[in-house]
Amino acid sequence: MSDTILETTDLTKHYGGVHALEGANFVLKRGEHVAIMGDNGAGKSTFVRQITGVEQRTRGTVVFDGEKVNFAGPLDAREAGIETVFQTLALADDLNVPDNLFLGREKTKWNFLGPFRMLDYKAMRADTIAGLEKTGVKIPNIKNTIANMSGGQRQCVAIARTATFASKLTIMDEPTAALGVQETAQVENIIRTLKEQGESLILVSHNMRQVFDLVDRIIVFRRGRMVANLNKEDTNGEDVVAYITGAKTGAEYEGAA
Ligand SMILES: Nc1ncnc2c1ncn2[C@@H]1O[C@H](COP(=O)(O)OP(=O)(O)OP(=O)(O)O)[C@@H](O)[C@H]1O
Repeated sequence: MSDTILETTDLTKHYGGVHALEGANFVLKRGEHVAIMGDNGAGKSTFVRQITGVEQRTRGTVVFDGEKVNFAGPLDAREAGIETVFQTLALADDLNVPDNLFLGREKTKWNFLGPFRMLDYKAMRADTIAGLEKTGVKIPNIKNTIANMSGGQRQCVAIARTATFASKLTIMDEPTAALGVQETAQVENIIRTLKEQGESLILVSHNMRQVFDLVDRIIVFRRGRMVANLNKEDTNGEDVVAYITGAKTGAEYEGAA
């Protein structure tokens, strides 16, 4: 088994004349936590959308867990083992926690009365509790609907999907942007737990403190291009900001223009 979980080569997305993502060569090792930083409009979310099958890329290749992939949609990516947590939560308000976690991939069992399958609520509840425990997420009652939960609790539920489905890669696109201080701390604790458990992670974030706290490596995007690939130990906040603003050009980085 290769120690690389994800590799993109020349990953590119144009929206008509807008070159949102241009020639991204990116490698993520198993168990590695990498941050993606960059100014508004730099191409961070576009990069994530090409990997998770939300959109179809203009060109380039994506190799995930040793196989070339071209996901038709986000559910395909989830089935392959990529869990994505967005800033705006993709949870259904009127469903409870297990129903949300298993939405679109419900567990079923044979009905003992006839030759058809029915939803296996018991198994889904048990898996949900195990997933929450594994990530250290505390939800008072998993039968409550999501509508009654705080933003932080909702985000924790979304992250717990990672553990419930034993995903191979978690991608978080600004997971704490809409959260308060305490809630942010709670989500950051879960991210630390994922690191201890050897989960691979891509974290899109504008928060410098958070990035230096949580990840091993920092990638900077600027105007659709990857302009820096920095080991946390070899860099600092000032340096990263210089790449974000373009004060440093990143010409020394092979993926850069
Ligand atoms: N569907 C779309 N159609 C046209 N242009 C788009 C579309 N999505 C993104 N863009 C453009 O692509 C560029 C990159 O956008 P993207 O959302 O990836 O940036 P970002 O780095 O994630 O920014 P932010 O930090 O604000 O979320 C921007 O110029 C944006 O306007």
